[in-house]
Amino acid sequence: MEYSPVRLSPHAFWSGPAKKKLVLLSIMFLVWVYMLYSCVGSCSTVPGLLVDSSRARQREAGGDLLTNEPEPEPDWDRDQREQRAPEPGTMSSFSNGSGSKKLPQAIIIGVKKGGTRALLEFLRVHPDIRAVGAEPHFFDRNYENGLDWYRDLMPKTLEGQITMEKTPSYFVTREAPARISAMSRDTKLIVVVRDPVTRAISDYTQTLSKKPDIPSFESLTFKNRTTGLIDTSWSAIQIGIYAKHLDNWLQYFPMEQILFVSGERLISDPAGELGRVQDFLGLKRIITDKHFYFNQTKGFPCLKKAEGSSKPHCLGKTKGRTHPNIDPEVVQRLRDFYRPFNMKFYQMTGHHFGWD
Ligand SMILES: Nc1ncnc2c1ncn2[C@@H]1O[C@H](COP(=O)(O)OS(=O)(=O)O)[C@@H](OP(=O)(O)O)[C@H]1O
Repeated sequence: MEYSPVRLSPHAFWSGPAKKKLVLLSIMFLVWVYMLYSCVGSCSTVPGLLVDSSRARQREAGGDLLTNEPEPEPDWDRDQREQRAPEPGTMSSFSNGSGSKKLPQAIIIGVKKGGTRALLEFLRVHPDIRAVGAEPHFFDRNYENGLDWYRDLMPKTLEGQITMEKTPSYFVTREAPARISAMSRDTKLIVVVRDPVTRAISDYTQTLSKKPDIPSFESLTFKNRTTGLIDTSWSAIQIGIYAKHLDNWLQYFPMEQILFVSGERLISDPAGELGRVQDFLGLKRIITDKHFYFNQTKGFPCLKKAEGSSKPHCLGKTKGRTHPNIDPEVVQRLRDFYRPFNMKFYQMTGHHFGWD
């Protein structure tokens, strides 16, 4: 007679090999359900989703955090990268499911067009640094939202990790030093400075890219071209008077709490400048020259592996724009204008930046 399970009595069924199979299947099903459940739980901590939710918050908060003011710098490369699940081996720098949001202990406060984005992107490679990508503009434009709002923008950090943000307009905001000091007198401040003449041209180039009809750099530079009087009320000129702005910060912070990074050296020797920054932040020198390569097409140093990725990463196309040619006489006039302020700045910081 042929073997047929149908013919087996219920007792024979529950005590035979079929029982073993059923138990095994049930266990497998339970394991599968458990794995599915854990995946749903952990997926909510994938940074891409966090970025999206913080973006939603930013939109609710008025929208200007979406743009990377002063430059609406979308940094699309990063956005796309962060919306993907982290690649294997990169979880540690991304594992922000645990920990808590803290107010920043260190802030890149300036200067606009100094190289602040490059510095922040490079610093984010460090496992002990967690930074918010967009510029919060808390101490200039969003102060009335309060510290809880500001803290909520920050990524979660674990014990020993440093929370950071960058908003280059703080350096020239009169109220910023008092406000940051009121948050914490221990906040470490970082200023990326760049030759004020090149910085002014870079600033102008950015505006020109958005408003192609603006007057020429030369005509905006002077109050009166014939007398050669410089228009110091033009923000592109005003921002570069570093000594004046620094005076304001020194009313609230000792010099030892402010680190000046050379925007020029950040390009020619990124690892060297990053070494100084890591020392200043009290961190192990983890970011070294092994992290960088010079990208010939971009004309700038780029990361061999950006945070959360195993792929090389250069900054977006709003960084490293081609500047228009400026009348050399005007450039010279600006050099003469800035010289005394630069000298004062070198004296104050004890650092010769070599802009003359
Ligand atoms: N590695 C790397 N890649 C690309 N660009 C780099 C880099 N390091 C420094 N820079 C210089 O950064 C300048 C932009 O400065 P910021 O990021 O501070 O600009 S902003 O204030 O946030 O708009 C930008 O100015 P422009 O060259 O005038 O575009 C760059 O010269």
